[in-house]
Amino acid sequence: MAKTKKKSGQLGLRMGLSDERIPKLFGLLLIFIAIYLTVAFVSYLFTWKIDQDRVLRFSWKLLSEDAASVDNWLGRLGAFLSNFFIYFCFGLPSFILVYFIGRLGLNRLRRAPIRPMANLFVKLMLFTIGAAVLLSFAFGSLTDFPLGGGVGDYLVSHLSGVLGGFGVILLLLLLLGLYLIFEARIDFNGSPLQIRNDVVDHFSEMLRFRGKPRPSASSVRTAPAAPPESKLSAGASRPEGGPTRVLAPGDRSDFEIEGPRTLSEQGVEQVRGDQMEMPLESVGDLTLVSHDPLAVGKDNLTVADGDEGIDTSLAVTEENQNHTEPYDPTLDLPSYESPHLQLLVEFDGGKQEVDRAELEANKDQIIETLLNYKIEITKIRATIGPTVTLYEIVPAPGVRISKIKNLEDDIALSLAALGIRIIAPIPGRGTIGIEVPNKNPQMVSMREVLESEKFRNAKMDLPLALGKTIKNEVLIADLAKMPHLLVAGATGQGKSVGINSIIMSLLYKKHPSQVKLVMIDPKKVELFPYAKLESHFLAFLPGQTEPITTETTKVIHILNSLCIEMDQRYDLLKKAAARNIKEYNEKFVARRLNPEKGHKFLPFIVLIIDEFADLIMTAGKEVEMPIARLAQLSRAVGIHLVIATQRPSVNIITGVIKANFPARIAYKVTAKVDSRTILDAGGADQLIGRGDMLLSNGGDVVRLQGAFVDTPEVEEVINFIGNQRGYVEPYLLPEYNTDEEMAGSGALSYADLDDMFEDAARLIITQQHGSTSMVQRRLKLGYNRAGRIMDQMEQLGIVGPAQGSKPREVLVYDEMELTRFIDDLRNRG
Ligand SMILES: Nc1ncnc2c1ncn2[C@@H]1O[C@H](COP(=O)(O)OP(=O)(O)OP(=O)(O)O)[C@@H](O)[C@H]1O
Repeated sequence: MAKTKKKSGQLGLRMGLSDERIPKLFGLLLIFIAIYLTVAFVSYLFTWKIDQDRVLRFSWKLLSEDAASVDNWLGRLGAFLSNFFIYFCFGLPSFILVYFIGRLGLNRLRRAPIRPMANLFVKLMLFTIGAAVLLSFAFGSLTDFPLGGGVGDYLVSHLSGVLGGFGVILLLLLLLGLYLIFEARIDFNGSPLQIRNDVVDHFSEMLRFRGKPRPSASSVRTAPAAPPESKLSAGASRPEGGPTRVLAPGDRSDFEIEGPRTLSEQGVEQVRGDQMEMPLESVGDLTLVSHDPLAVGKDNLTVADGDEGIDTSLAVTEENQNHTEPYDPTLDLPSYESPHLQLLVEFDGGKQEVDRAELEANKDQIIETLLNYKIEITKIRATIGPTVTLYEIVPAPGVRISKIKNLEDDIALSLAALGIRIIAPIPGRGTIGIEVPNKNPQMVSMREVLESEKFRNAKMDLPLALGKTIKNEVLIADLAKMPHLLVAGATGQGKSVGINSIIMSLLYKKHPSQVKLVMIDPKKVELFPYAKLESHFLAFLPGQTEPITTETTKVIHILNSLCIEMDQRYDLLKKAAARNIKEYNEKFVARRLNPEKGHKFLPFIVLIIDEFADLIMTAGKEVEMPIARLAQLSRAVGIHLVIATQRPSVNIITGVIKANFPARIAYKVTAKVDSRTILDAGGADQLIGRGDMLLSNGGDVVRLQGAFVDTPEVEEVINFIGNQRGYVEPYLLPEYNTDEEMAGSGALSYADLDDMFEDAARLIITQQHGSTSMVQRRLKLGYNRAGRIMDQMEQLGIVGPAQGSKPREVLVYDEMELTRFIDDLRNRG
């Protein structure tokens, strides 16, 4: 019993000081007072003469004097209060104060910011006094009614004594002029009619309650009202010409809210947003295309240039006549089944609600803050994203965006919430964006982005489902076009989850024959579960026991091996007269390239380095240089890099790395300088963590909520793939031996080579015929010398081992490769 009592007390009556119902109660009380005073004042207009004697005689004792009856509709209190305000204080302008009390009541009821009310109070007080003086001065002598009240009469009698009657008029005009210049900021350049309209607009705006704007005289005349949809629509920019209404805190008319989720205004209003249009032109998969589109030759690539000895007829001549069907690389592993979505957890994120009161409060705070900096705005629109809401505002004409940009830090400080980011201007829009975190952020699950139509229909080479934009649009980026990705952010902000979501996207979309992953994980803990994919999706060095590379020396091997792979792929492309991997594979699929001549279907290779800071710290240039070389050149041959670090400092993300990674993802960082290091711009320091990120691609910055995939889900997917039959032979990268290893194993140096070595090698390669007798004959060498040269070629991997009477296999395809080979040897000394 006692328990029940306590419970009902908690639910119904107990209110702490921070209880949100207190301001509402206060608001209601003020509204009641305003209504009471209005009725009392109106009654005073009719009953003042009858009541005044009694009120003046009894003064405040009137309230307790039962015998004294009054005619005021609201009794003795009504008579007393109305006499006090109208007779003793401000006369008719007392109604202005009642208006203020009513508006304050509404403000409290809606729990809007209180500060603008103080501003309004000062203005209205000045007006009340000014109007009282004006009424007393102009009409005081015409009637007994206290038009300007005691204050008006007192000031007029004193002022006219000092300034004279005409002086009082001039003083009033001066005060009005000062107000119009400093507060209303009327532009006196316009026609008298326009000035009048602006003044009318200003005052009607100031006195307006929240709600639909009253059509002002000028707006009716100058422009037909725009349909609601056109207000700040996607392409809206700053209004041109015509008087514009500046918003004040509490205005709701020009506040558009857009979002896919159900909004609730404290249980009163339910709004469901429509499917959204794209907000920022820069958002979307297609615009993530690299700003540096591949142009062979432009990238200093030595391919597809007729002058360099390409036999363009080769592809035709080599047509494989035995097959009429196109080549299908997936048939190498025909039973392979892509992972299904049920392996991932289905989060029920769609039902989360955003409180409309939260939106209104943020909006009012923004308007108020900007007004404090004398920045007026005419429209505001909220777009609710998964974790943040974007308030897109249109500044009033004449407000320079640079001013807002300069005040960015101050404004962010005034708004004071964690994670405010200001985008001034939103590129291509002329509007300003202010992103404010939602109180209840919504998780974006990996499953929902992979399930999305956009991902399922994506026809990209390497589609990455990164997350959702502020518009709740799934963002799919093509790594092949980025063409490399740098991922950075402080520890614990979502980087590892992000890397997993990148890998998951590829595993869900691609067949093992189409993409190979080279994984480097110096921390040893992040990527190790993927080792299970070694005979499906991984590529590594021959003889490597662990398919995921963790040791720095091995990393150097892998990177250099990838450089060799890149060179070999360029050679293949060149032989096939293909400009890039796509063209090459198309030719191969169309069976226009002969596998017996070394041609093969080329899978994309994605190199993933989770934490390259340690590598750069320990190996420096040895790591940085091959990464830079790959990043510069590997795009055309389908090798792409994703490198991540939690140490976004300039000695890790060096100029060389940055120059070659136009696409970057920044998770939350602790300092603005880190954000600059990653993105060349601030902003990442304002993120809120947990997968909140900025994606920058050559200048465009898009804020995303990263897709979340948990470790158990990742393991499920890995097991699903890993338990299937894989390739008999994993995808092996070319061997790479460092100088020391070569020297240690007694490898040849350039000085050891026979003087005729180069000529002999060139001959063998141009003829693609590894015969010692041919070298002997054509170069006029003795048998022993020719044999020694042949052995040297074998040692260097130019020809295969002797095969009895048959010529040796030639392992180098063309002279260019040979030149590079010999140059390398010469450089090593
Ligand atoms: N996209 C996301 N959505 C929701 N929560 C996330 C998301 N990404 C990360 N988180 C939360 O943040 C935590 C840390 O993420 P994560 O491990 O990816 O950070 P990290 O930057 O890789 O940290 P470290 O550098 O220490 O490995 C996760 O355990 C998860 O709770």
